[in-house]
Amino acid sequence: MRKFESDMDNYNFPPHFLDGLNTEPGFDNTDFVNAHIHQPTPTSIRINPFKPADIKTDSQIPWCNEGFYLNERPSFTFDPLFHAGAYYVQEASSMFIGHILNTIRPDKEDAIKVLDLCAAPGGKTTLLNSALNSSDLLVANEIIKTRVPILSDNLNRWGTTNTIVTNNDPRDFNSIHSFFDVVLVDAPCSGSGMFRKDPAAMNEWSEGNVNLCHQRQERILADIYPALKEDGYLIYSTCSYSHQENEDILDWLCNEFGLESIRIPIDMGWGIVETESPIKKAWGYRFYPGKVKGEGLFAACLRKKESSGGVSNYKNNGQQKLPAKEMDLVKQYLNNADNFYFFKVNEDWLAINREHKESLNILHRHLYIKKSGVRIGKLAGNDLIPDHELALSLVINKDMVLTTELTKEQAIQYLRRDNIDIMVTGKGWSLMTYEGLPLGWAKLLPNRINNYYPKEIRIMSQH
Ligand SMILES: C[S@@+](CC[C@H](N)C(=O)[O-])C[C@H]1O[C@@H](n2cnc3c(N)ncnc32)[C@H](O)[C@@H]1O
Repeated sequence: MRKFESDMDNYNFPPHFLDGLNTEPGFDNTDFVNAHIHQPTPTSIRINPFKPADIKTDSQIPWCNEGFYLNERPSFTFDPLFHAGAYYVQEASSMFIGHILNTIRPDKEDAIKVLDLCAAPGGKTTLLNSALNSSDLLVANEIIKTRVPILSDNLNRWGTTNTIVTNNDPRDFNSIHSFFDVVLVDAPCSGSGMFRKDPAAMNEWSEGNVNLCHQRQERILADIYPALKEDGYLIYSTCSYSHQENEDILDWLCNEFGLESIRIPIDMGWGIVETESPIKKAWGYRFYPGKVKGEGLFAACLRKKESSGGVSNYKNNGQQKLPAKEMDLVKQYLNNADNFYFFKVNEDWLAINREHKESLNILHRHLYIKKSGVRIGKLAGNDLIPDHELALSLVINKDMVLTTELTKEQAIQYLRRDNIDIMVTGKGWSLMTYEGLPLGWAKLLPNRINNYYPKEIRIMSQH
C-alpha cells in the first residue's frame, strides 16, 4: 500500500519500488520521501591522511575520522588540492566501509592482502588504502577496461605505492586460492540508493533488473570465494535498497559457503539501521536518506570458515635481469629505496614495496595487471624522464629534482596544460607544486617551460 499519496504524486519513484521498502524494519516512508523531495544530496569529502593540506571543512562524518561534510559544493575541478590528491570527493555513507575494515582489524599488526573486486572509479579503494599500512597489499580490480584509467588516475593522485590495479573478470581470480585476507565486493546493483543524487536512475529501475542484479551478485561472489583465505573477511556492499540484492544475498552466502556473519558496532545516533537476514540472521547495515546524512547503502561483513586450498602450487616467475647501474640511478629518486623492489616493464622503471614482490609475481601469472606500485620513469642515458606517478607518489625524493611552487592561478594554468605565467630560475625537470603538494612535472628551459601535465587528465572545462 502506498502511503502519503500527495508527496508521492510529486515524486516519481518507479512503480512498486516503495512496496518492498515499506515492510523493511527501520524504514520510515515519510522521512525517506521527504529527504528525496526536500533535502539535497550532502556534499562530502575524505581527506588523504598522507597528504596533509589546509582544507576548509564544516562538520565531521561520524563513522569516518577523515570524512567531512561541506555546507556548499565548491568547484572541485578548479581546486589544485583536489588534483594533488589531498582529498577525494565521496558520498558519506560509502565511508562506512572504512569503519568495517577498522573494526575487523583493530591492531594492524600483521600485514594483510586486500582485494577491492569492483573498484572503479576508486572511491572505496582510496578509502581502504588510507586504513592500510604500506606493508599491506591492496589489489584494485575493475572488469570494464574503459573504467580502469579513472581508477588508476585516482590511485595515482592518492600517492599509493602498495596498490596493484588489475582488469579482470571475477572468474579469473578463481585460480588464486586462499590469497586474500579481506575481499570487498562493492557489487554492481540496481542503484536505487542513488535515486536522490541521480534521479535519472529511476527510469532504469525495474523488478526484473533487481532479479538480474541478484543473479549477477551471486555469480560474482561464487567466483571470488576461493580467493579468500580461511578466516578471511568478505565485505559486501551495494547501493540498492532491494532485499534480494542485500539480505537475501547474505542468506545465500551463509547457506552456500557456511560464512559467518560479523556484527559491526554502530552508534545509535548515526541513524544506520541494523538488519538481520530472514533465514541465517546475518547482520546488515542499511543507510536511508532521511535517517542518515548520506545516500542509500547496504553493507555487511562475513568471515570464511573453511579453506579453499593453499598457494603451494605457485611457481616463482623467475628473476628479471636488471642493469645494476641503471637501478642505482633510479633508486635515488625514492625515499627509503631499500624498502622497494625495483623492476622494469618495457622501458619503464617501477617500484613496489619489497614485501609485495612475491604477490606481484603470483598475480602476474593469473591476471591482467594495469598498474603496480609506482611508475618511476624511463632512463635516457644518465637522466631520468620522470613519470607522472612518481610526482604524485608519497615516496618521491624531492632532493633529486627542482621544485616550483605555483599560485592558484598558475596551478590552474598548469593543470590545463597551458603556458604558465611565471619567471623561473633553474634548468631541468621540476616538480610543480601547489601549497607544497606536487601536481606533476614541467621541464624548465632557459626561455620557456614545457608543461608535462598528462593530456588525458588535464582540465578541459572553462568554469
Ligand atoms: C558500485 S560500482 C563500484 C564503485 C567503487 N567501488 C567505488 O567505490 O568507487 C560497481 C563496479 O562493478 C563493475 N562491474 C560491473 N559488472 C561487473 C561484473 N560482472 N563483475 C565485476 N564487476 C562488475 C562496474 O564496472 C563498477 O565499476
